[in-house]
Amino acid sequence: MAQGRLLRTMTRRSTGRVVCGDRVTVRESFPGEAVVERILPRRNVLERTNYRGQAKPLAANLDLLFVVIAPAPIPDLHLLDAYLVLASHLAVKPVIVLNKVDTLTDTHPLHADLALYRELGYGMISVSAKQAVGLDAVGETLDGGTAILLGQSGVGKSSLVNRLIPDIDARTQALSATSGQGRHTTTETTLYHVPPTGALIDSPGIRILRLGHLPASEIQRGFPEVAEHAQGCDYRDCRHDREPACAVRAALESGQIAASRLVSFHRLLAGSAQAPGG
Ligand SMILES: Nc1nc2c(ncn2[C@@H]2O[C@H](COP(=O)(O)OP(=O)(O)OP(=O)(O)O)[C@@H](O)[C@H]2O)c(=O)[nH]1
Ligand SMILES: [Zn+2]
Repeated sequence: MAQGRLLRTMTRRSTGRVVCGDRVTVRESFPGEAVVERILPRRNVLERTNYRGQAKPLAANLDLLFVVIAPAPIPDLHLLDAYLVLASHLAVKPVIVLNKVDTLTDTHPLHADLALYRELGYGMISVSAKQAVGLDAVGETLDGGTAILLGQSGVGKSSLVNRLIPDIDARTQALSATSGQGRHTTTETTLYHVPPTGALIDSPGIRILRLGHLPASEIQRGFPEVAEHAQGCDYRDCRHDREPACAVRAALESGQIAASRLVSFHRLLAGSAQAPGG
């Protein structure tokens, strides 16, 4: 797309699998048709673990992770924590996009939850795809970069895409990279261009996250408040469970770490292989 043209491409098996966000070099064989010669080195790659535990690339060269939440469906904060761990692992900045603010009442429990994440330093944008509120802020945050939309089913990811890419042509010209060989698949990842240089990736394939392939040290890095207090634990590989002289549990008891976050941490740790120090 360097020249702003859309080409139908073929990729040799030996070239590897091209995913959304990849930069490639191509050789045009016929007008409008090209062969992918090379996938350029990826700055980062988001992988999905399949049911066999194998990591498969899904999207590459991301600048931002937009984690979409909403008052309804009931927010799954454990999933939010998992997405934040993923962002930390990829070294990609996460931004929490609170959608459906048109339905957010003053007394909604989500206010307290969001205060916690704000305190932890995560960026937040309030939007309503329905009422077209806050869309400029999303565009400004994207700032010409590439973001992937993550979030539970029903939080309004597709609605946001439709609002941010109102040009029907841009939507129908979206670049799709299938996760399998075939074109007709339900786990299709789609990259939408956001003029002039931005891009939004929507991927049904990563709405369910398995972080089992991450070492415990990576999971801990994704909980900055746990990582910070862990420096004071007696054991370098402390799991902050029943170990003596655990500074993380002390921080929990003194209210410096939220119980919900430590529960999330332990749940993610239970699915991973190594200890934090390892
Ligand atoms: N009130 C309100 N409803 C919204 C808003 N954005 C989306 N919705 C509604 O929420 C429902 C789900 O929206 P979708 O865009 O399909 O959600 P999604 O996240 O793409 O869902 P999946 O494709 O299942 O992952 C639809 O009924 C939308 O009309 C909003 O800002 N306010
Ligand atoms: Zn500890």
